[in-house]
Amino acid sequence: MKFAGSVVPVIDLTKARTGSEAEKQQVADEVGAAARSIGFLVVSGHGVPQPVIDAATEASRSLFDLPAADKAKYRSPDPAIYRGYFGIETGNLASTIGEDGAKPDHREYYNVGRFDLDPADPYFTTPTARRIFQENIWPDAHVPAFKPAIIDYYREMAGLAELLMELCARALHLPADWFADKIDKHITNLVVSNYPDQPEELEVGQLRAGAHTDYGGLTILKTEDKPGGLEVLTADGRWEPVPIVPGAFIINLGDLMAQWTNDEWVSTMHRVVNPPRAQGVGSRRQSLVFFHQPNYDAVIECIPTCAVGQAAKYAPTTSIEHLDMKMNQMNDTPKFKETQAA
Ligand SMILES: O=C(O)CCC(=O)C(=O)O
Ligand SMILES: [Fe+2]
Repeated sequence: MKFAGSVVPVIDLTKARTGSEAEKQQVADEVGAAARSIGFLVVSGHGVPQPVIDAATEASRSLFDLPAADKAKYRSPDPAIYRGYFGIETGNLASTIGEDGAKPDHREYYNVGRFDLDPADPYFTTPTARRIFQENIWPDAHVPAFKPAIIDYYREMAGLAELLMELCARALHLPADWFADKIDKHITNLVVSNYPDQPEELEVGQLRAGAHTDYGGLTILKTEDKPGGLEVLTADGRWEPVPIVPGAFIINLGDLMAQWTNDEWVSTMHRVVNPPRAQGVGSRRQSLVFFHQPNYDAVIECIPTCAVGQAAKYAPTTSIEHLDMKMNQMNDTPKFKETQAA
């Protein structure tokens, strides 16, 4: 199904969860077609309970409603620790695609990583693991509902990501569990973002979120229909809005999926634009973004069923190597350095 004239299809996952093998393959083929053409899809019938989505949305809103001085209490104590609150303009997404002179993003966000590690598993105690799996920072003193709501939401997203990765495997004519051992110890960040009202015009060239591709396997996004929203860059160079379907999630592929498939699938450029000037007030918009990122040591190299008879376009990398490179570019802003030094 297409959403009235949109380049992004809406795909019902009900049969992928409960159907026969043939029905699962049918849904997988729809996912594959979207992955190949635009790298974005909207999924309904995903099985995530609406109360879990609502609770995470409301707790996040309460968090961003706090006075700036309270939010600052939940900043990370160390620039190398990607946890907790990051203020307006601390990130610069456009610089992750090498755009020189790009302006920092007009948004604030809060990052949560995994919380359910098995201390008996040596994977979680290597030096790399210790760097990645930092303790989360929870705003319990101000928004006690945040931690339980976000943990529930994170768990639901991890389950949905597994289903989507299984569909990706089927779409690529691989065994359904082909990705399983590459994502079973994933290093996903859940980033809750708030794009405030814009009573004043921003600087020329500054956006809510600059153009970029996502860094991981795939992203699951829950956002709101507000003036100034998400746009994707089509293959012929047009920026198109992504439809907001109530209760559905937006999925987009990240760089690792493009590298795995030798660019048969696209990690599509996208951005969040500013509201039209007359609608700057009342345009506040909030997103919950689950950046599904494979196990840190997952090797990302061309999948055997892709690029048959062609040379591989990318040198092999690992999940963490690619993520580290992008995060360093993202945080290369004066405000990031200033607040982290404070
Ligand atoms: O808020 C959105 O709609 C998308 C944000 C985004 O692309 C990102 O955080 O990577
Ligand atoms: Fe993104």
